[in-house]
Amino acid sequence: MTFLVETRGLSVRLGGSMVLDDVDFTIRRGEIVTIVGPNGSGKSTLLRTILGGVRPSRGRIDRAPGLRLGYVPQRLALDPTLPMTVTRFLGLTRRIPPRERDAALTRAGIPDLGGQQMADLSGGQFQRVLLARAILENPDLLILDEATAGLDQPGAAAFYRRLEEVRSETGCAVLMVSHDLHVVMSASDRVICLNGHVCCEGTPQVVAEAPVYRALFGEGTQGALALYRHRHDHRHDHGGAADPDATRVREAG
Ligand SMILES: Nc1ncnc2c1ncn2[C@@H]1O[C@H](COP(=O)(O)OP(=O)(O)OP(=O)(O)O)[C@@H](O)[C@H]1O
Repeated sequence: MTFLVETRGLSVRLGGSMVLDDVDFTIRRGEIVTIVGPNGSGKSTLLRTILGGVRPSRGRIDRAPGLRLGYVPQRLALDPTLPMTVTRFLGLTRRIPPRERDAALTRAGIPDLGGQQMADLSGGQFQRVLLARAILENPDLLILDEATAGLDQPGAAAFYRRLEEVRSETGCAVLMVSHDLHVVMSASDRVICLNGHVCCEGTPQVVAEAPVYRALFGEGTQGALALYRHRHDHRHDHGGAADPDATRVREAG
């Protein structure tokens, strides 16, 4: 099976309105895919459906057998008066062998933070801890819902670079929702522009130039794309990061 998750004709009705309508979506092993779209366009709903928390009203969703998912939420509310180290936080749901924990912290780019209090972490460090927690699941697919909200641009760019390194080191695929269009798009193998349905998809550059994308987001991200351009000068032998269809643009309006 080449895909990790595939939806066909996926529709989701919530509170009486059709939030997702006839969505065909595929993510393959080792790909970095970013979903962009205006507020309320169904991005989180698509992630929640893939995670299994929302039932499709119509259509189908297939997952590769034994698929392991890691999830990084946008934020997590912790009682700041509760003393809790990073190490303890990571071990809340199950006992983690110290070597595994240290490896996950290193992968997340925070090798020395195990003894730190959760309440004392910066926003960027906190998101790295959530990333470490997701990495501990040994995911085939890492799912992130606006994981860099609240980080400044260099912080967000550093977070995305780390994600690419995690992908290179482990071969996991990455699916994320983001509003940091200018920073994140170039870090992606493929971008999907969602507005209840898939408006267009393709490589970051192709989507940035697609008329439907421009109609939704305007022209303003063009120059900023250069801020963080993903240069691919190596092969990923662990999976199919390179998608031969990546330059295809589908425009459904
Ligand atoms: N449980 C629910 N019941 C009813 N309506 C819902 C529910 N969850 C989401 N919605 C509605 O579905 C639509 C899509 O929401 P969703 O959170 O998926 O959008 P989004 O693209 O992630 O938005 P944002 O960019 O603002 O985070 C919105 O109109 C929202 O109000």
